[in-house]
Amino acid sequence: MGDSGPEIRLDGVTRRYDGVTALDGINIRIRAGDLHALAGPNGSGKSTLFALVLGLDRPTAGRIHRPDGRIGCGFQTPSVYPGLSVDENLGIFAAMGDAGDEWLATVRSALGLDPVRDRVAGDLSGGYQRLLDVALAFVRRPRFVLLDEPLDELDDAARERVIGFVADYCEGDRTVLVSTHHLDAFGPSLDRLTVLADGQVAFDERVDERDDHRELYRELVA
Ligand SMILES: Nc1ncnc2c1ncn2[C@@H]1O[C@H](COP(=O)(O)OP(=O)(O)OP(=O)(O)O)[C@@H](O)[C@H]1O
Repeated sequence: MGDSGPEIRLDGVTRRYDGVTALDGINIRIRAGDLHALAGPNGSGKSTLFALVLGLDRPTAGRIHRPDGRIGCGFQTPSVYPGLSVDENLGIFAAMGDAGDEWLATVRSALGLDPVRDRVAGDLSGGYQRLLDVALAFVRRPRFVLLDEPLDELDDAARERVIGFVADYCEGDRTVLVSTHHLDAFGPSLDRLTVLADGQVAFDERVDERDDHRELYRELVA
């Protein structure tokens, strides 16, 4: 772990729970500079894969190679410090890295959090809590970011802000793996799409804006 170049690599990764094989011999690479979507029906293994990549869980078999350095993450259920303000949340996470105040302000503004910067996080609407959770994933400017359903609870304008921000972030060598049921929303910006079905890789290829991701997905998991 932490022993490979700038990519995350899963080699033959299996995760079994009692009686359930959540992931079954997965081989995928998450390459530097890609906006990489992970899709699949409910229960196909996406969250399990995230937990393994983040080191929150261990595979039953296989290996996960992570690059050196921190991996940012946004969770399926937003996890913020509810008693602290938006700025205090951002400041605490920023202080764990060295990306600086200017970058913090860029993230806050790009994600539309300026109007609520002094509000207590626990009092925010679901959408703003989601935006804050996404901001916390980026505020240290990590090389790799994993986002689990970042568009949930967001209105159309906020969705566009998140998608635009994530797409810009991936210009250069920054990398985002996003688990989402909203392939059509991310579609034009995607570099790679991996689809899981029943814990196995059903599709794993480079894509571009010409591809109809939703149609492709429908064919795969129909
Ligand atoms: N802690 C656990 N104990 C037992 N089974 C689990 C556990 N976590 C996940 N599973 C099972 O593993 C399989 C994959 O679950 P996972 O949550 O990774 O899917 P998912 O693709 O993220 O689903 P969703 O889109 O609904 O979030 C499911 O059958 C699930 O019930």
